[in-house]
Amino acid sequence: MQTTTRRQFIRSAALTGTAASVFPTILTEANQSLAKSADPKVRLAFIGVGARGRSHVQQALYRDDVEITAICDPSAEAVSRTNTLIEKAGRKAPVSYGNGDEAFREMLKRDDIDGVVIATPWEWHVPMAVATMQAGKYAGVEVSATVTLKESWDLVDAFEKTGSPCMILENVCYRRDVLAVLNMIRKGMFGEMTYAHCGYQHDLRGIKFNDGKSIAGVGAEFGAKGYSEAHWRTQHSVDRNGDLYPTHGLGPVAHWFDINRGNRFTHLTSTATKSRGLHKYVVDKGGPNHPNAQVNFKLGDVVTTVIQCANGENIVIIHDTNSPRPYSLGFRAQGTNGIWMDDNDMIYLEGVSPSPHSWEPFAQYQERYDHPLWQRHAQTAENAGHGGIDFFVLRAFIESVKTKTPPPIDVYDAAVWSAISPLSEESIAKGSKPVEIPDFTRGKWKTNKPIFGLTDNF
Ligand SMILES: NC(=O)c1ccc[n+]([C@@H]2O[C@H](COP(=O)([O-])OP(=O)(O)OC[C@H]3O[C@@H](n4cnc5c(N)ncnc54)[C@H](O)[C@@H]3O)[C@@H](O)[C@H]2O)c1
Repeated sequence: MQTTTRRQFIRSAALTGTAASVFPTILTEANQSLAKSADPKVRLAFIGVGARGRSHVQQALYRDDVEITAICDPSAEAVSRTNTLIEKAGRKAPVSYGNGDEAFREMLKRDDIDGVVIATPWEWHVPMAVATMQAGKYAGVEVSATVTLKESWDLVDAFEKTGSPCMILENVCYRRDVLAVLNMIRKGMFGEMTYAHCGYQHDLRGIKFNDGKSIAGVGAEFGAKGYSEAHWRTQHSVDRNGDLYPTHGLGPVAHWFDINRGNRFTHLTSTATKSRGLHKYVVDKGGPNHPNAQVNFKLGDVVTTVIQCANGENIVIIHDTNSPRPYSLGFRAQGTNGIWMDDNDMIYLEGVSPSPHSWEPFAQYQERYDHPLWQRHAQTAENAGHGGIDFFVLRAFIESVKTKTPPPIDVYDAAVWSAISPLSEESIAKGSKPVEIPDFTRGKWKTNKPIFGLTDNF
């Protein structure tokens, strides 16, 4: 009886506070400098205007405060499709750069660019982000930001030398449910956090292979004969065995656990299954005599990584892109008081949920703890990709460029989240041995305070 009364009380308290009272409005440096900002227009350039780059361009075109001054891509088709978008929006044509892979360096000499959105193949991210920072401009770099450990250090060093910020454009950090969970974690509703599960569980076979003309799920080509990501991404599955795409899962979890801001990743272990899915797909699509049926794909079908954090939490990340399966990032947040799971969207909070040992739907918590960003901008975000999160991530980058303030997801996040890829490769190569995760903040994690999701703008 006593338990029931307590449960009812806590449940009613948990479900009656408004989200506005949950999130105090923190008057940020960003807000203050926005007030001072003389020129409200942000001048953006884009390096890489393939599938992802064009979706960022489209988002930018919805905003009156953005001018697209230059674009750079060696693909004439990509440039032409981007210019069509810009023309349709009634905007001035940007200057195009496309003369080879290094044309971005010429573009970066322009003095009418404040920020640069980089959406190129992974191996180009760091050279482009470093050159952008060296040119004194804000860099917004797609995921994953880096491929090697050295590249993660290069990114951090470039920022520390130039003072030009670099934001990893991790859109999943803005997913509505993971932001509501972040809100609940910060209110202590899960108790002390102990564990998270996440991953990139996405059947990419139809992206890794195509017929060289479109991403319509037809064909077994990749590399020189592949279109869009099949042109470059698939080669990583040939050459590497590790978690090749950790940041969609890890970004939100890093915010839940205050990584780089009071906590940090210390070490990891990784294990990979055998590699079967990509070979089978090539044979199914192209027959056993297709030349790609001879390719030896190094990437295991499912790669499992376990990260240990300084404050004692564990994070399991799954990379699962080679098998038939419905999409799921497989989030799970767990603490001493309860647990939320993305799959089936269920929650259980001890003393709050109506029945012990029983799940309840997350929907009413989602509504109650909806993040103020979503409350304010849900309608505007409606037309943006990936359920609206693409709107928020680009907005955060633009607001940070506009207000000349640090982005909410910074170069240290970019460095350590992305470094999980090479470190997982190292662990697998050593028979799943533990591998140290460097402290890219060089000790600043001990005093840095959380900023993500705590300001009006970001
Ligand atoms: N956050 C997300 O949800 C999300 C979704 C899709 C892709 N991405 C990321 O976006 C990036 C791009 O992916 P995509 O799907 O657009 O691939 P894509 O192959 O469709 O486009 C890449 C573009 O980069 C161009 N490019 C290649 N080398 C270049 C160079 N040296 N200079 C300028 N341009 C160059 C290519 O010509 C192409 O147009 C990748 O990092 C990918 O992981 C993120």
